[in-house]
Amino acid sequence: MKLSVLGPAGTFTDAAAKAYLKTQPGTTVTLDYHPTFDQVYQAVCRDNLGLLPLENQLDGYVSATLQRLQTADVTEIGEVTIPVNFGLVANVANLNQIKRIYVQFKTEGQCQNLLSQLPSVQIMTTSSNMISLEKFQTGEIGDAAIVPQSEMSGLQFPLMKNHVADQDDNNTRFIIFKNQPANLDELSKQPLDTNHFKAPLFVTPSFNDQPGTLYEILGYFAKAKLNLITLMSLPTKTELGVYSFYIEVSGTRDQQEEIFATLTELASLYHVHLLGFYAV
Ligand SMILES: O=C(O)C(=O)C[C@]1(C(=O)O)C=C[C@@H](O)C=C1
Repeated sequence: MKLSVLGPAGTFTDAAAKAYLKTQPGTTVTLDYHPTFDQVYQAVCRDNLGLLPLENQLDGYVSATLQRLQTADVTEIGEVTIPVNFGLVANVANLNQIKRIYVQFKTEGQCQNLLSQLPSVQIMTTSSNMISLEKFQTGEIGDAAIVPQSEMSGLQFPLMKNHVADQDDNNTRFIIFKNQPANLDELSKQPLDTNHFKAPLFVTPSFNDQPGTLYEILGYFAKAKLNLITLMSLPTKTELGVYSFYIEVSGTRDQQEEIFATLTELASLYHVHLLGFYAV
């Protein structure tokens, strides 16, 4: 089986994949690296898996992942959270000699304190932290890059700063998914191998510009005593002002019947796009 992640090797998705695989002994998996989120996503075919970041403690949800999930025919089968930190490398001796800096698009929001010290430096946005490193290594004098902290010990450059994320306590949550639509009936019978589950889904009302729509949707979860851990609205892109709600429900094994009864009831009233039901 292949597990597609963001490459080259050394990205946080790579680290997250390795952490996830440790929890799955007995499965033989080859890591398959791609340079962009889109290519990771496209590479996931029927029997293979993909892993992408969903949420960062400092910079919030990864909209590049959420937007794909919104319309994707995938089933999330698990998640993994790992600590994330960064280092700065530059081929000049001082911060004030840096002219351009390579930064992955989600990393930028996690290193604001450092970047605010470089107001006139050109930010070169990349798709992966290891591509930032590659670009830097083949770049020009005056270049810098923000790279995974784990890479720093193997590097030697005139300017190196460790732990440049805005705070050391920083984590990113990743999802593992397969290319198959999540099936409500099948998942309702799926046994859980821990006592807790998560169920991510999108709910799209056919007409949401009226009082109380969201209140009504949330009411079904409240009535069933199901705990919501995420609630976000995302544009459906069909028309300006038409939104769908991204919801993550958590619960315990004894609530399995309750959650599927709730989802079935909701699906009779709204468009429900279930993304998975997995043990956490
Ligand atoms: O570029 C990487 O190293 C990644 O694995 C991607 C990614 C992300 O997009 O969220 C993963 C974790 C960090 O939050 C920063 C970057």
